[in-house]
Amino acid sequence: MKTSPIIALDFDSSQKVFDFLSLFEGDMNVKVGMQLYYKEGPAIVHQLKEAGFDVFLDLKLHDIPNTVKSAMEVLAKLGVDLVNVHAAGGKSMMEAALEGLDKGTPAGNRRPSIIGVTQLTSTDEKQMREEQLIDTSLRESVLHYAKLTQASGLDGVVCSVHEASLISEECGVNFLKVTPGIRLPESGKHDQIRIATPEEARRQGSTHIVVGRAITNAADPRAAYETIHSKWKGMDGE
Ligand SMILES: O=C(O)c1cc(=O)[nH]c(=O)n1[C@@H]1O[C@H](COP(=O)(O)O)[C@@H](O)[C@H]1O
Repeated sequence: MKTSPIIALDFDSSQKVFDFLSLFEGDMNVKVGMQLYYKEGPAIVHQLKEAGFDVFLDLKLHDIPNTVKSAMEVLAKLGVDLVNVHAAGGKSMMEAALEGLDKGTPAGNRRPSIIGVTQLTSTDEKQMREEQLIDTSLRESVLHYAKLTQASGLDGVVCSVHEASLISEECGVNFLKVTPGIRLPESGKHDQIRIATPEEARRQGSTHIVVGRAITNAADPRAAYETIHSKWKGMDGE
């Protein structure tokens, strides 16, 4: 995917998606999540790809290896650019996901990139310790999942900005660090906990940022996108 911000299209119909996208010019990165995909199905992915967008299909698969492998084989045929699974599904599940993607990618096409979700950005350490019974720091848990994801052969992880530099140190700068929970100082936190600004994401070495409500709920979504994009691009104008 391009390095521009990935806009989370958390809408309940393709009509709303295309009304929203008509405010923009250009072929941005977009994310199709559960709500939109369950409502509109593969058609929404085909429409976005035909319109020139790079598509992150965020379905966060987490099931037994054979089920995930078969599902990934189907998703690879959609021609998406990026997919994800929960790293908590384990190494054999992630290896199976990769196998399914390889099998399903049409000859001559590039396999979609695949990343593992570490700890959701809506989780804090207290919750993790009490609800998941993980007896370590949140950063250690995220790093553990990042290493497991890398050992399974995947291309990177979903994490918060706050763990991105640690993951770069341990897994390398080229290992993808896709970071949601991006907020401008004036945007609300909503249900997110581990939030950060686009500038901080840049400084901490995120490779991609995912932004939903700070753009989709803004009075002027295009202005919000441009502000976030320019802060994310930083001083080197990449
Ligand atoms: O995999 C994701 O994209 C994801 C992982 C995560 O840990 N946290 C997270 O917020 N997301 C997604 O990123 C988007 C963030 O949306 P906003 O909070 O509105 O910016 C949502 O579509 C979430 O489903």
